[in-house]
Amino acid sequence: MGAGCVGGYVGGCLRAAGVDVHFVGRPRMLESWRAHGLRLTDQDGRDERCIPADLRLSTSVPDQVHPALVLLTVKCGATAEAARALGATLPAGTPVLSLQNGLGHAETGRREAPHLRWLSGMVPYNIAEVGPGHLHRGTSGILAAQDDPALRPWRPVFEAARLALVLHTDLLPVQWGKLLLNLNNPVNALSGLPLRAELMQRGYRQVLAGLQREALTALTAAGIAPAQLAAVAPRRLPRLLSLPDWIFRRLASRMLRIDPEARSSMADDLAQGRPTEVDALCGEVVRLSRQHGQAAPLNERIQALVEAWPRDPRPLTAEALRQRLGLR
Ligand SMILES: NC(=O)C1=CN([C@@H]2O[C@H](COP(=O)(O)OP(=O)(O)OC[C@H]3O[C@@H](n4cnc5c(N)ncnc54)[C@H](OP(=O)(O)O)[C@@H]3O)[C@@H](O)[C@H]2O)C=CC1
Ligand SMILES: CC(C)(CO)C(=O)C(=O)O
Repeated sequence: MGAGCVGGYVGGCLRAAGVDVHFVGRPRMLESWRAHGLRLTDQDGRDERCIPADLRLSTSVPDQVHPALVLLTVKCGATAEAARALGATLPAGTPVLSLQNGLGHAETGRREAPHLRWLSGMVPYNIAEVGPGHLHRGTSGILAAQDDPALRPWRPVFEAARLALVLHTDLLPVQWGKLLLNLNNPVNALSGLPLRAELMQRGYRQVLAGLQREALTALTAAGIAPAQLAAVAPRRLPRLLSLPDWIFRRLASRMLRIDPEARSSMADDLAQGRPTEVDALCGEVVRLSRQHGQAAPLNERIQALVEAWPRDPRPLTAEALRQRLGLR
């Protein structure tokens, strides 16, 4: 549900492994896949294709299909609408696994369609459409989801599609661990640069470190220990990011194993004037901070900057971004 980068990649890998997958998405995307099929590649040599005749593509939730599992892969702002569309069509108890960034999507879904079984998941890697119907995974990591009897039978199916899936008793620390990394999304989007080029510049990394410090302070106050998803423990990330470029490059080689063209999922949204997910990322830090009587001014300011960003402006250099955020 939400046939885009994540939905097309995860759904496409499952389809290529023989799973019966229905993609629900917008006409623009589906027409391209109908013409070109799907090509799925990754950093580790995957190169698979689904020919157009192999793809079931719909612009609305098909009412004759009773899926054993739904993957929810719309952007955060579209969750409620997608949940209502699923709720209007699917039988009670259908498991819906959110593979979105941010927190609270399962709760939103439950509010809109309480008869479905809402579950939370996490996609650690970057997926981009690098050509018509060509979806590429440009970083690495392992899919995660909350442990639930509805998901256990799917683990071997995902494994067979070379999509390792780990189930966690408590996914919240994993979601926060991911959110800490996603605080780079607005920085990346405002930089106008691919992820790797942006992370090679200390000025941008210092902004990210500042955003993460605020989040870590709020997490400590909330008693949440974020899971480690990068090469170093979450609490050591800001210091690592703040190091001079030459040391960072040496120490963070694993973190920098990013395809040169990969960009954050927010980059296109910002560039094309679409709503971004900044409220689901920085806004979440601001809300957690406030709940614990603290402030998160950098997260507030970058959220305001992204939300007021005009279409097609010049990207910000690291120095300009630091200035706009009041960092000297
Ligand atoms: N791309 C990435 O590298 C990663 C993304 N994520 C997260 O995964 C989620 C999905 O991201 P991504 O795949 O990049 O997003 P995309 O924008 O590529 O895909 C989402 C698609 O869903 C469509 N859509 C929205 N509402 C509906 C609806 N009601 N019915 C059918 N289709 C709908 C959108 O169309 P339209 O735009 O017209 O609304 C869009 O084509 C986000 O939360 C993102 O943060 C997580 C990890 C990595
Ligand atoms: C994988 C990562 C952290 C960066 O690309 C991401 O989640 C995104 O782009 O939204």
